[in-house]
Amino acid sequence: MTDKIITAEEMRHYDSYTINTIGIPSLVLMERASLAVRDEILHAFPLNLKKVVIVAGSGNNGGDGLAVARLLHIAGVQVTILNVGNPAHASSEHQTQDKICQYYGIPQTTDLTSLNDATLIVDAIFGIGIDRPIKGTYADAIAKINNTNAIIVAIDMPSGINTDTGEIMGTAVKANTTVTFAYNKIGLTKNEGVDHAGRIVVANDMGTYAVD
Ligand SMILES: NC(=O)C1=CN([C@@H]2O[C@H](COP(=O)(O)OP(=O)(O)OC[C@H]3O[C@@H](n4cnc5c(N)ncnc54)[C@H](O)[C@@H]3O)[C@@H](O)[C@H]2O)[C@@H](O)CC1
Ligand SMILES: [K+]
Repeated sequence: MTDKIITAEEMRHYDSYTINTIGIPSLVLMERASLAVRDEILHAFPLNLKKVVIVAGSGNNGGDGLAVARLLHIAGVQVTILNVGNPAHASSEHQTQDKICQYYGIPQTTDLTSLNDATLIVDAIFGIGIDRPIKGTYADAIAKINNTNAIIVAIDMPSGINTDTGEIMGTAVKANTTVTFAYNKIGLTKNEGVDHAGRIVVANDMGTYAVD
């Protein structure tokens, strides 16, 4: 257990070293991350699983979301994936997770009305990769997420919160719980990041190597 709190750049450096130098495949880290999110959802919110909607961007945060969708589906939970990202920009891990979800027959949509009767929403739009203000469909999705009565669980960061400063980048998801990976992030502990993160769970058994 560690109280270390890090930046997006440090996390990217640790992930890159773990994947490229040590050789733990990126998809293995993604599976570990997603298992931690699944466990938190099943243990903390067992009464809110009637309709779970995973809101996925097209990067690796969205890839985590798709893996969580699959893990919850296997656990018998009714899950819908709401894709808000640009498929043309999907990361390779995202594409792999998407193919798996299609084989499992998990419903996917781009229709924001799928959020209407959600009981629990998983925010997998942006994680530590956010680098500019949120606009357009992403902003519409976040407004709708924040206007539901559903429990909101954010993956790694509440989408829209700057990982290093905790400031809102245009707009941001206001989560009940944030499951963040390897180490806590500075942006979850400062400014608007504090109340947008809600309860912070640090999944610290990822195997990520903290290289200097
Ligand atoms: N193998 C890895 O590197 C791991 C990554 N993980 C997950 O991957 C996340 C990071 O993934 P990515 O680096 O793909 O980044 P994100 O998934 O956070 O963001 C995806 C992409 O969105 C674009 N973007 C940024 N701000 C935007 C905006 N305002 N509007 C539109 N597009 C915008 C950027 O090009 C960014 O790369 C982590 O937060 C974590 O959830 C975990 O699966 C653990 C392992
Ligand atoms: K997120």
